Amino acid sequence: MIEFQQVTKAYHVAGRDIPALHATDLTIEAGQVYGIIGHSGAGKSTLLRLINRLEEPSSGSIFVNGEDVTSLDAQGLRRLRQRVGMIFQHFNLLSSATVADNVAMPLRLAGNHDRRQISERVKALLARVGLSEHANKYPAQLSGGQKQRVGIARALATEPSILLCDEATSALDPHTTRQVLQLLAEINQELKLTIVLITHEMDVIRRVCDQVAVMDGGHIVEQGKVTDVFLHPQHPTTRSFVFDDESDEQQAEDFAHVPGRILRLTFLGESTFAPLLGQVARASGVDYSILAGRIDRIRDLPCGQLTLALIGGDVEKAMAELAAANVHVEVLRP
Ligand SMILES: Nc1ncnc2c1ncn2[C@@H]1O[C@H](COP(=O)(O)OP(=O)(O)OP(=O)(O)O)[C@@H](O)[C@H]1O
Repeated sequence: MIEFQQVTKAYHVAGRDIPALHATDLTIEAGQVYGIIGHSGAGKSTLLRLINRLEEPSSGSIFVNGEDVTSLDAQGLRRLRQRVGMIFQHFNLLSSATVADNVAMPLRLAGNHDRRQISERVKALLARVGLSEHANKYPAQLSGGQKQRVGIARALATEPSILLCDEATSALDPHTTRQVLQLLAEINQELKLTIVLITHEMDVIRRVCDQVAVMDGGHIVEQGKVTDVFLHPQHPTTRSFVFDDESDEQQAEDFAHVPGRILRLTFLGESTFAPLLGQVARASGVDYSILAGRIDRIRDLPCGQLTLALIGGDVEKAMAELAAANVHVEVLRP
């Protein structure tokens, strides 16, 4: 478990304090995949790097598995970094070392394994990330996705309980991004590893995270289960991520000429694929036109959102029937 209590961080630049994180409380339960999303400069990297003390907090306390890490000495810090692995946007591999040597590095530094143990562990890690055949290559001979797999194997070498991912897929194409996210999701399940990732893409959050915090201007402005935050975003920053920057005002303008009551329906799980609309329209006598829609998956859970205009018939009855079928109904225009 990771816990922030009133943590702040300001950087000192040219005699001035630049606040990067305002007083923040945060709890990340063990075994979760926890996503932190925000625009550039929101404070995501700062928050992430405070967990393994790559940054020093200006005030407040940070607990990792019950231990206050703000007061660790050099030896304590080394032990912390063995328990908290990290992967990076640009992989940060040693270009002069082979794939196997990159993965072995943290074990050699830890100093408590003999050569045979290191070689066996490296072999197992490379097999897990699908790189057994590339053990003797150098990073320059690998694709971006393969480099990140080496980064993941290296981060897992000391059997950490927490993995920090600093924009780990931002340098990868969409297909490779999905593969790396899939690997992270598998590792989370297999090793019961806590994963904290930062990103500026809602898609990354949707694919792998259980919980999400949205950051803006050094504050966490919204947090919760991904299903709740993704389907019912409250803060304008969150809404800009979920609705691809289309503002509520813009939507209202687009639909100004459409007659009827405008609703947004949210379907989760089974109801996503049920033939509900036709049934409800027949039972209540309403006509409907579809103004916008999307179907997604949040981790493995199907979900959908539809914006409809309802015209004529018994609109109240239609809304009641939808709600009775576990569809979340939001009135965008009465
Ligand atoms: N080493 C530093 N020295 C001075 N200011 C910094 C330093 N690192 C970050 N900052 C400032 O702190 C604020 C938060 O930066 P941070 O890198 O944590 O944001 P971010 O959300 O991770 O952004 P990005 O997505 O661009 O990496 C920004 O105003 C940034 O300019």
